[in-house]
Amino acid sequence: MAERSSIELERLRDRIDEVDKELLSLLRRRLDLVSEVGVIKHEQGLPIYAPKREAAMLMKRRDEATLMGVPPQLIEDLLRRIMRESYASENDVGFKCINPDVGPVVIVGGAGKLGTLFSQLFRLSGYEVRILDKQDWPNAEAIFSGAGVVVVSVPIHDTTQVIERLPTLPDDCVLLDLTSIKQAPLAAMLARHPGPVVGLHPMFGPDLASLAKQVVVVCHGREERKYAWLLEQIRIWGARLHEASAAEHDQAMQLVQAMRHFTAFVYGAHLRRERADLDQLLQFSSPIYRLELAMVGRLFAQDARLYGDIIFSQPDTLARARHYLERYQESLKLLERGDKAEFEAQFDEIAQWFGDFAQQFQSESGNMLLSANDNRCES
Ligand SMILES: O=C(O)C(=O)C[C@]1(C(=O)O)C=C[C@@H](O)C=C1
Repeated sequence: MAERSSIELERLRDRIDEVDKELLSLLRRRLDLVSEVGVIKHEQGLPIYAPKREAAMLMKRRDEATLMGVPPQLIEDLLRRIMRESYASENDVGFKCINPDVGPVVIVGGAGKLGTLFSQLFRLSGYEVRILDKQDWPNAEAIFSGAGVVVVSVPIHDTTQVIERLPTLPDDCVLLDLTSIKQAPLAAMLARHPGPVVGLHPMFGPDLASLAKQVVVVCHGREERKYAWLLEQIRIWGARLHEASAAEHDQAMQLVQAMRHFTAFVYGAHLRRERADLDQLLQFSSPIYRLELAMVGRLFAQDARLYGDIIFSQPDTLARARHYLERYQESLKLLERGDKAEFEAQFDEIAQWFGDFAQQFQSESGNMLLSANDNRCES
């Protein structure tokens, strides 16, 4: 009996292998079709990311899946993952050049990670790109001559100084920066260059295969119509533009970036002080705890100076961190008093304040947790 079942099992596994191989050929066919789409998009200057097409396609596939007895979320998950490859493959084809007559694009700090990503995107779109890194200042005049765009992509603490050091640029040259704070760099650029100026903050790290679905914050400076083409170019790269004033941006960033990174820093410091055995914690961890450890731990895989800059360059971060400490201390008092009833009452109030977002976050994180679990494997 045992022998019969193991033979049966092997046969079934062989058939599963066949189905998986068919999936592979289907994926190959789909990737080829997507490459052809990429060529047309390149010619016509269409954005890589087509949200309406994606939404319509996913809805149809979900309905079809339901009729076929396939869980609709399964096909949606698969297609979303597959489309991530589409973005990367359409990137490789290159992009339509929206402003072929503009002069060279000079990237100050172009040898850094973000500078490299942007220089690739400009080159893939047919622009002449010149890089100016620390050692190139003696040749600055030649490098900036005739520049159509100057992109400042240097560490936050150097940004203002570098902007002040720029030579006189051609009148119509677009000056922009990619720093994660916006007020000070924007003011410095407006003071340095009388022509078109815009502040951008790409809300992503530099290790991306594509800008599809990523957000770029745009803080307008001066003469928007002269850099409208550039914003269109960034849309073609797949990014979503979010306009905000520099002050609005910096305020939001205190909560989104500075406080989050600072909190992660403190949590990391606490784990270290408690001599937490990370290996053991991972053995015990549920997907959510693993994800939390990953979000904290990934901070320490990166550059201390970058995060130091983000946290220390915003004067209000100190006040925000103090407020956070007050909340922590208030909550600690509940613990000291053993006041579980008050904890629950406050919990309900906070839940009410989150409103529908609480549900939305629960379902979004549910998907993330499931995929965190999928990626787990026995070591
Ligand atoms: O249909 C398109 O426009 C594509 O680029 C193809 C595709 C896909 O892989 O199906 C990829 C990216 C778009 O956001 C939408 C769909």
